[in-house]
Amino acid sequence: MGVLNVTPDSFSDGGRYIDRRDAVAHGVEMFERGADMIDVGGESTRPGAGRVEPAEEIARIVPVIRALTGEGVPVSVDTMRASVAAAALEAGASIVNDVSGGLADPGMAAVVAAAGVPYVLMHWRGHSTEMDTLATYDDVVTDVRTELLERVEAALAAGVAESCIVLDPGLGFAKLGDHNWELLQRLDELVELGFPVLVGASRKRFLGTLLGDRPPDGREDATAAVSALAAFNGAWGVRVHDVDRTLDAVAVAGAWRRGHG
Ligand SMILES: Nc1nc2ncc(COP(=O)(O)O)nc2c(=O)[nH]1
Repeated sequence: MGVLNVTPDSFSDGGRYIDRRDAVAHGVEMFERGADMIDVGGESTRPGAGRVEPAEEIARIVPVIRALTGEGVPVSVDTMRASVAAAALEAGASIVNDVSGGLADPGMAAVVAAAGVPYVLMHWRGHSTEMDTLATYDDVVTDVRTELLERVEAALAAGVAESCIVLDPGLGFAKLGDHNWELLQRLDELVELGFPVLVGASRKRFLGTLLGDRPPDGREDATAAVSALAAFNGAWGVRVHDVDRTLDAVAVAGAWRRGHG
């Protein structure tokens, strides 16, 4: 899953693709280089970020989604809002990636159910402005697993097909440093639930901390290492900014797992 943030303020690539032409060109390039889909988001979720008005979020992403799908590029829409997801689906998006797991907008699951598309439920506990205060767990892996299953039940109750559900531990969202490593160490406890698992570690702060406060653009090799290990441990997908490195890393993991090239 190639990341395409059409925002001025995302933590590692804010502003780089706010221009529609640049955004579409980057999305096409990632797809042509091997990304299976492009995740288009119009609202930054970095810690401390304020909300974007729905109309602005729609204005940012719908033209880009329409252009990408017009070029045959599969698109997931990264949004917490039902109205934005509906507009994105109408423009051709084929997956809804909801970082709030359906908590931010009670109307989201019904939109996804009606469209019959895959629904990524990420573990989340609150908006960016309050996230770090929410990072308290008895056992982060058990608690994330329990809370994700609650979101699964809510989605199923709203008519989302079980076969459409993808889970995501929400690395960096209401998680402090080692919470992220515990979730990766015990990824099998999510994978064993039987749903596809998406891992989004790309360029995130916990990688920088591990590497002695390395800045975001210096975290690509660490991101690729996470991609390889996530693939090796059964992840369905990884959400990354640098598609090339991750494709190589995942190819290595696959060959290692298979025992041949
Ligand atoms: N499913 C999913 N979606 C996400 N969207 C945004 C970000 C924040 O990272 P970005 O600012 O680099 O997009 N992380 C995730 C994630 O980990 N999982």
